Amino acid sequence: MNDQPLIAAARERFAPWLIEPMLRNRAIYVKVAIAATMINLFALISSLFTMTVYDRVIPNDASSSLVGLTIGLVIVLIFDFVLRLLRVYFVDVAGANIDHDVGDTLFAKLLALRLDKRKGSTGTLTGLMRELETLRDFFASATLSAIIDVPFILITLSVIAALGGILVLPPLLMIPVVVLAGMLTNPALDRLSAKSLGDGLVKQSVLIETIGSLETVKAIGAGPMQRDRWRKALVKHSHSSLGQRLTASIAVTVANSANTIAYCGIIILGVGLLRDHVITTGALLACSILCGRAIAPLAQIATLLSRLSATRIAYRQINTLMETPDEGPAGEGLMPTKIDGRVEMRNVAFRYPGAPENALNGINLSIAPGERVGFLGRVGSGKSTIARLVLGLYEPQEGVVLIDGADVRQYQPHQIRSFIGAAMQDNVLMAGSVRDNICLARDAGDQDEMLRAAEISGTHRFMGQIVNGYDMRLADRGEGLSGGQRQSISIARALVGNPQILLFDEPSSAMDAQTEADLINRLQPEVAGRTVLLITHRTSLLRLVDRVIVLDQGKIVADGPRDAILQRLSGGKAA
Ligand SMILES: Nc1ncnc2c1ncn2[C@@H]1O[C@H](COP(=O)(O)OP(=O)(O)OP(=O)(O)O)[C@@H](O)[C@H]1O
Repeated sequence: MNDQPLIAAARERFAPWLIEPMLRNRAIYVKVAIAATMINLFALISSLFTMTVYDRVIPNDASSSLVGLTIGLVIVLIFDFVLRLLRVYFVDVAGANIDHDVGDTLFAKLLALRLDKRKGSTGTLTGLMRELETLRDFFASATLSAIIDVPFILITLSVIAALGGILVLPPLLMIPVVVLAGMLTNPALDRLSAKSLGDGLVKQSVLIETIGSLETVKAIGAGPMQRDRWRKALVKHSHSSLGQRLTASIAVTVANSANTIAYCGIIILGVGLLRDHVITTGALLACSILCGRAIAPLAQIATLLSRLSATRIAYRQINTLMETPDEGPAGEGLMPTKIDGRVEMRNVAFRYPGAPENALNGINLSIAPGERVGFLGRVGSGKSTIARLVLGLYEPQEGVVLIDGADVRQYQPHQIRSFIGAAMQDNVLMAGSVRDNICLARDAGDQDEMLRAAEISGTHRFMGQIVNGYDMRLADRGEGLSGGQRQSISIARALVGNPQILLFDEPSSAMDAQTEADLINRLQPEVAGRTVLLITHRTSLLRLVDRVIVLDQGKIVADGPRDAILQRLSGGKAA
């Protein structure tokens, strides 16, 4: 997998994975809109209060009116305070709901992703998942409610015009300046947001790769190389995000300056009008307060636009992932409750995405239910690829892979895989207890079944003797166990629940000769009657099979009874 960030699709429409959670929260957004409207009305009221105090109360020394007005204003201010709190609360709740729903859908998508359509490295995909936070921050930001404030700009300007006449001119003239600044910087902001996100994903990629293989990085002395990659990624990302932040700040700064200029303009014009007795002191004060209210939403909108830009880029990236095809059939698919275990390949040719050559070519094979077949062949001859195709992890470009006579693509992937016990070459264990790792989510994962599988695989020999053995917590990827122990647990995982097909890829490569011989003895009665595909370089393991298929450069070069094939091989004719 390369380090390229996912290529942004240029589509702009809202996809169901986002619009549906938003619609589910529409009641909350209505409450936010009501709260924002009330807050705007209260702002008008408090400026009119100031005018009344200056024009009526102070000249007439009417302290009783002042008390009444003050009580009224305190009530308004309390409401305003509560409504502001509620607005933040509602927006946060909606943001958290959307974050939860979208996060859940996105993870399900990740699990259903067709491996051959997957773009980007592990780090890139991890970074992409983190972009959910950008979406959440947008939907959970109080700035979002600034949209409600925009219509109030007109109302506020009308009130200024009514109170101060030409005093409306300074804010009115400043509004196009702020809008223009936003419009001019937005395309650059879009570009810089995309660049910053791409650079961030590359940085994430280096980080994840290094953390995931810290032991190897140290052991092989790859530290300086990784550090160099990290530094370059760091410089690129900090450079692009600095550009993004600076560009975003232009529109916000213009809005703030416009606010100050409009305020000064009102005061300068207002002093002249005051002198000519065209307006009252109270009206001038009210207009100067309202001027801030007219321009402030624009500053917020400028901030919102900069967030919107980053959100749009994150949305497009996530949407590209969401539009990647899922594995499995388009409809309901086949969900058998049991299978016989017949495995066939007809004229199968397969090439990994981006690979220069086919990994498999013209593969024809038929494995009867209960037949046990060993796969031999040189490194890179295509053995593991056969296992991946049987599991339906990849689809062949030509030909068909069948289980019980039906194309693997017709089955629901999780259903068909529940009949296949697979111990793959890189036997990755999950963080969690040994018990969790053996049973996973299989229905048959009860205690007796787990112990039976652990006994056969040899896991019980080392776990049975440790206090808390099966409840021992493993770190990420099963760290804390030896390679052979991890292999043993992954064999137990494959055996649990008695799946009809067993698929072992180098199951004993990390085991010593004695442990392997014991394993073979215990596996022999276990595999009887089940379809077994056993990939190995070790001839000792072939005791478990009756038939051997030899692969070379993606083609079958020998297929027949075990002993006959082994005899041919020892004569040096193949592999
Ligand atoms: N994820 C992948 N992407 C691209 N090419 C791959 C991928 N996995 C394997 N290949 C290529 O496909 C070919 C067959 O690989 P495969 O893993 O099936 O070999 P193998 O016979 O199992 O080898 P080994 O004995 O080393 O496990 C190889 O040339 C390999 O380079």
